[in-house]
Amino acid sequence: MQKIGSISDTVMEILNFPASSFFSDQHTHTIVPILFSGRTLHFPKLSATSSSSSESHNSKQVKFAKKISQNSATSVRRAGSGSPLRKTHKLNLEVSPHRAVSAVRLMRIELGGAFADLLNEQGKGSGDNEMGYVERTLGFRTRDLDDRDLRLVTEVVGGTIRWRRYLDHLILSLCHDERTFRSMEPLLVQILRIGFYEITKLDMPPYAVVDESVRLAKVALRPGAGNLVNGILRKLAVLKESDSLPAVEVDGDDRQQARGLATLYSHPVWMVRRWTKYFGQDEAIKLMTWNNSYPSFSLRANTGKGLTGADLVSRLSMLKVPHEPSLYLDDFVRLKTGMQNVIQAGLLKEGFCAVQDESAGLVVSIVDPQPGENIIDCCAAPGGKTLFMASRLNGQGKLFAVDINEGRLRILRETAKLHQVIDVISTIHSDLRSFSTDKVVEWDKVLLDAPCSGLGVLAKRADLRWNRKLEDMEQLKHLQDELLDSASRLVKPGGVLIYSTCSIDPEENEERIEAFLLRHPEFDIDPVNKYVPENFITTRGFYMSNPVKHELDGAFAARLVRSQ
Ligand SMILES: C[S@@+](CC[C@H](N)C(=O)[O-])C[C@H]1O[C@@H](n2cnc3c(N)ncnc32)[C@H](O)[C@@H]1O
Repeated sequence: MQKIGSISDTVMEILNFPASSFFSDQHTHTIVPILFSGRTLHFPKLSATSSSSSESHNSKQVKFAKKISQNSATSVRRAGSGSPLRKTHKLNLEVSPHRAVSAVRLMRIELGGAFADLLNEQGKGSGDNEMGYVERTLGFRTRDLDDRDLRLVTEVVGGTIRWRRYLDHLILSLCHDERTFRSMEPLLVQILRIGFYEITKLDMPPYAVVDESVRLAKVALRPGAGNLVNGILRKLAVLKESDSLPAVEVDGDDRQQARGLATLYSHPVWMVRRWTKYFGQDEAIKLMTWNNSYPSFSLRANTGKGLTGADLVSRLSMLKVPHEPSLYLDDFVRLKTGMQNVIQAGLLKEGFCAVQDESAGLVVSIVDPQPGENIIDCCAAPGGKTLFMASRLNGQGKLFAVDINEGRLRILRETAKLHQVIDVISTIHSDLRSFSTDKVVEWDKVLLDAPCSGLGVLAKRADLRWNRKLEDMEQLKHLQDELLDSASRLVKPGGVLIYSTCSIDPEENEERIEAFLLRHPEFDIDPVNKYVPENFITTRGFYMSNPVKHELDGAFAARLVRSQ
């Protein structure tokens, strides 16, 4: 058997992968208590979209018995600066910290609705808090995460979420029966998923993974759980070595094929059916492959602070972060790895640059803000596009940022101060539908970056595919129509309305615009040819970035001019 230490060598190869995302486009968190292992934990819970997927392993309330580990101790200490006194448990140096933290993070995301990307974003900063969760959940402490552990946690958590459906298929195939799998405690499921992910997708040394996983299951759950993990993971290791992992069948009628593809590429069945209908099976497969790949990130140099793309490039070079200039936008730089270094070096905190996908930057190119203009951003928070537009105004003109979510608007204001563009921005906390009813039409340009399914950003938002439901699509379309009608009321004659989404779904994009034009003959399409490269332009003159074709997030924008 290989030594546990040998995992590190394999791990070293993947440590440069970035966090799975650094930005959240979802709504506020509320706190719900969950009874867990005889203790009550407080997990952040989504208020808008619940993470409890119908396809998730165990969506019932977390209520299972776990023998509190013998490691439980009764000492009392102060956990980090400012933390209240709390009971602490014994330090366990035998369980690998990345595995313990990953398992607990995955439970928080799946059962408590914490955002994968927010946890990653907070990264080290949330260490004390996160280690508190780990301790209370597992009944023991692990040593603190070092930078390498942290990157591994990010990788393992993102990958395990993405591959969940496929991993569950493998686990189920290697269990005695379905009941064994369905009745597993949530923590046990996460330990198995992590082990399966590491062996099948990261090619980590199988016996080291088995050893570490068994140890965690034994200490955090019970000896029997360790035996179960041992049996199942060893079977997997043998199958992996002989290249005979359980196959996924993709045959039969359309529905059966969609189910097979959904398992093989680990997506919800409804998404596979929808993409096959709109793009064909080959494109749907390419899209899913993109969604499962390591996301790359783009940074925008903060020109509002007088910085340029060249300044950003030289700072990244100093940090030895590999980067390439954007093919499409000045002041944007693309990174495949090294995001964690950027965060740790403080580039985001000091407002040197912002994380912004080029696909979103190109939407701002379509708005084409000019100094002196009066612009309103109707769904502005947390402000990615607002800040970029503001930096283009060079201190002349006015930018109004409306959003229904006060918390997200606060983030916008704080970032605008940091980026030194606050002088041209006024925030308005309002529902656009009521805000627009009694307004004098005065805006040169109106941007509606509408709430959408986010189906274009699934590579970055690892958990979103499991949270999004088919039923959401109808509700979103209805909201998008209402918001389009509201936004259109704000455009002055001769002014421009830009509608954008981070979706690739035709029903949220072209179809919404066609329906809008039927309701509003006073608007015409203004083709986006002048503003973005030709390979982003659709036959109707809209902007569309396609993850498979452009290797960017998926996004859409239409530019409409008001005649009277
Ligand atoms: C796609 S996000 C906007 C992202 C933002 N434009 C950016 O680039 O960072 C959609 C936003 O619409 C807001 N929103 C949803 N419904 C709204 C409404 N009825 N009125 C105003 N804002 C709304 C949400 O709070 C959310 O912040």
